[in-house]
Amino acid sequence: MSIRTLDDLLAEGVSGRRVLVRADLNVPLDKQTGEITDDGRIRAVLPTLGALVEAGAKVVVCSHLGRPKGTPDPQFSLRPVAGRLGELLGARVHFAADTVGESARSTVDALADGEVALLENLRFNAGETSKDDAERGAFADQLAAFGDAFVDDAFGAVHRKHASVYDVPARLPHVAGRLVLREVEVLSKLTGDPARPYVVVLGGSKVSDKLAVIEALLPKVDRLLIGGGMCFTFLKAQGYEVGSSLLEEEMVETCRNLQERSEDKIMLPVDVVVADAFAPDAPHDTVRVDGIPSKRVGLDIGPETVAGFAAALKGARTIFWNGPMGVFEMAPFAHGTRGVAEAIAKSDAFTVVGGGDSAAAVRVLGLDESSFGHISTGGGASLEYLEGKTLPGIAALEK
Ligand SMILES: Nc1ncnc2c1ncn2[C@@H]1O[C@H](COP(=O)(O)OP(=O)(O)O)[C@@H](O)[C@H]1O
Ligand SMILES: O=C(OP(=O)(O)O)[C@H](O)COP(=O)(O)O
Repeated sequence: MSIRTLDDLLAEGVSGRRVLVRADLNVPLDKQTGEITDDGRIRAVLPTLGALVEAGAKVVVCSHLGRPKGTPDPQFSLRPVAGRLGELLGARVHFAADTVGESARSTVDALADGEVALLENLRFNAGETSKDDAERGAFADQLAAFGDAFVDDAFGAVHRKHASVYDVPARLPHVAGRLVLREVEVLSKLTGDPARPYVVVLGGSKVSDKLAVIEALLPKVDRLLIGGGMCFTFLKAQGYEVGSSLLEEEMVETCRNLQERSEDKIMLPVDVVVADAFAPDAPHDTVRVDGIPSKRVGLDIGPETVAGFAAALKGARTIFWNGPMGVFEMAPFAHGTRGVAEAIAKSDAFTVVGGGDSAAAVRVLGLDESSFGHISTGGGASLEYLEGKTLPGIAALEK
């Protein structure tokens, strides 16, 4: 990578300069209480933020949280993240109640050297994710006005061609932060010639995002194990009924084609846990995949599937895992994720876990983080990196 780094910026001196930092503070929140259930992504950006604070910069942090639709939505406010970031940094974090409006302007203007501001959710603005270059550019102009230099440390979002990721670096002197550099350094070990067998485990809920990646990854891997919300579109393509489970109807044909061309590399669940509702106390049972009742929803892979996946993982020498195997946030549906995570942790392979929720699952389920080779903050980002694609956020830093 011919990219300037945070150390280059620090060497120039940042004292008294405003440094705009794009972070990925998209942390999981408890649906009932709104509390942060895992702060791993906040911790991951501390080395960069700490270094800038230490060097006396005026640090302006921006991030997205969840997928609001381009307009303010209180359930996706970054305010709780500001509090947690302040605790972890050991300094007050000034929170701006908007992203580029009056509150943001006055918060940034009032920053003293070595102080930190966090702007409200970038995705409260339609310009952030717009496909229209001019609309994205106009929003990027407003954001860039808050910095004399830009640091991208949002590894989890480098695969997004969004204003704060792709267009801001074109407007400011820019460098990669410590997290982005570390992630790229570790993941690059999987793009060259990974030790074989190379097994990829995919799950989670961002089905259509990840189907595109499967196509590109299939020729590179020896085995692809599919669980989580992901598996039902594949099961449907195999002719099974999936009840009210997560399903991307328009991708069924794509899944059928993928499976036909996969040379038996794709391994699907043979049993799943189905519930009466998407709720922790819903009555539930384990059924074979050919017996999913029409009114029930699949929320986890079953024990026989876990055993099959564990057997496939046993001899692997490289493993990449993204996406929980079930709705692990609810205890009755966490067994599949735990079982697969334990099998990965036990293996002798070089193991990488990627994704906000997958990394959170490792910690929330109390697994030993040190039994994994690398825990990446990016799921979609690391998958697309493994595809060998040039990611928009990295390409923008290279320019
Ligand atoms: N069978 C399922 N049905 C619905 N959601 C699921 C299912 N299995 C897993 N999930 C959900 O997927 C979410 C994580 O998906 P995703 O964002 O793709 O993973 P990551 O953040 O690790 O990249 C979790 O919140 C989990 O509850
Ligand atoms: O959570 C994220 O990605 P991940 O679930 O693939 O790890 C990133 O914050 C990117 O979020 P997005 O997929 O809504 O663009």
